Amino acid sequence: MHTFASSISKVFYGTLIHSLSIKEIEYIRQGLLFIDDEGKIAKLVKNVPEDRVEAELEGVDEDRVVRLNDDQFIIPGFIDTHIHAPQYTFCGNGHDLPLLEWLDTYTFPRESKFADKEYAHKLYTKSVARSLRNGTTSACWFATIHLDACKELVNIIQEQGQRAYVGKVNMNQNSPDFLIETTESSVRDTRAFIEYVNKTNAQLNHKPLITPIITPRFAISCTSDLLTELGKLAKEYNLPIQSHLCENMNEIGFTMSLFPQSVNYTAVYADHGLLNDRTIMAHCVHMKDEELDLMKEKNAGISHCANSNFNLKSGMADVRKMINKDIKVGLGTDVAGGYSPSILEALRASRSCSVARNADTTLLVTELFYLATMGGARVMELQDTIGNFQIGKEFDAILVNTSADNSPVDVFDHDSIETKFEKYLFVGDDRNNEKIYVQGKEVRLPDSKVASHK
Ligand SMILES: O=c1[nH]c(=O)c2nc[nH]c2[nH]1
Repeated sequence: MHTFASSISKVFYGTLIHSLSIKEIEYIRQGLLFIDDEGKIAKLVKNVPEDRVEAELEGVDEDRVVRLNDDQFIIPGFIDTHIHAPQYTFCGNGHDLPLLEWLDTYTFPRESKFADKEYAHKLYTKSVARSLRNGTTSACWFATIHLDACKELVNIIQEQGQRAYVGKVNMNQNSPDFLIETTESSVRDTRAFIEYVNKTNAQLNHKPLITPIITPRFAISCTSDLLTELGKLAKEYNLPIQSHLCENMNEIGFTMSLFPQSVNYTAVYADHGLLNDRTIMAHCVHMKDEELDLMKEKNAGISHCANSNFNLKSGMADVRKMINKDIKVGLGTDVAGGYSPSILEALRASRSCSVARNADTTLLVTELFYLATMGGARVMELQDTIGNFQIGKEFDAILVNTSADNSPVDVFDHDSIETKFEKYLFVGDDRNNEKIYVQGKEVRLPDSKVASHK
């Protein structure tokens, strides 16, 4: 007989913390969270005393119940709205140069190695595992121009169980000979990549977690013809779009010299059918007011990548202004412009960035946590699927333990759940991420030795 209890795959009992809005974090104490066999949140009961738990469980097997202790809590998984999978290979290096020189000197030579599928398999296994281990349950990945390596990345993400947008990068101008395509091959391979992901998804016995995303690297590396074709592909397949925007002053100047018909850099994408409610633009550091207004008008999202913006000396984005204009904003690690694949580090850099910009309008913990979870979900247009623990959403989450082995966080008797949570945000790391769930399933990370590559 199909009963409520028989449809439940897991129940968590303990503290749950999530964002209700950008202004409010909800701390649910003694919560009972029921996950169904499709990985969705079926029921949430708050303030259940110990002696009521049995009655509330309604016959769910005890082996499906996870009971948290006072140092543990569950939060929604982090959403990394901008990360480059091949660049993890030089994460932590190369911060001496600004963007355009950094691309030529470090990034393009390393990305060219992904022409080799075997190399891609080994390296991508490591990139994805590191991202997941840091609690990123959803990521917007840039791959490279290479079709076979892009397919490998999809296979690895599928195997490891992350939710993801994956983009085959497009580059047909202003790129080195060893990392460039023609317009025709770029469009052909992008179409082949989309078809590959769609075919892979059709074979699954669960709701797919991976979506192809149209990924012109940035306007500098794509001709107007190619941008137009990519806009058409996004429309034909109804796909999200990601790129870079207004990261660095030299980049902006070069872009405007290439696209003089457009009124500004943001308009370059709009003029090619690439700016809509499924677009994610990384950086947006040097935006004119009219560009922010265009983002708002099109309901496009911004990936704020403060760590990268500090490292590459790009500048400091005005996130307060974006929030005031009600533009969708999430956080991006932007590995390897950013030196860390952890959204916790992105959150900390975002706070520092806001303090350095204007000490009177700094981002608050409530806002930072929202950006790392619900904000990211909105940027990906997945706000009805993930981002918090609303009934009916899919359960993507981190079980945090502030007293885990080797925890960088120290808790004391005076700590409340609120202070433990805040310590995790500012002091914690992946050692505190005891378990990670995507679509209700615990993610099993591969042995890092297996994934390593010399
Ligand atoms: O931070 C960045 N990383 C990149 O790889 C890139 N490509 C274009 N613009 C970029 N910015």
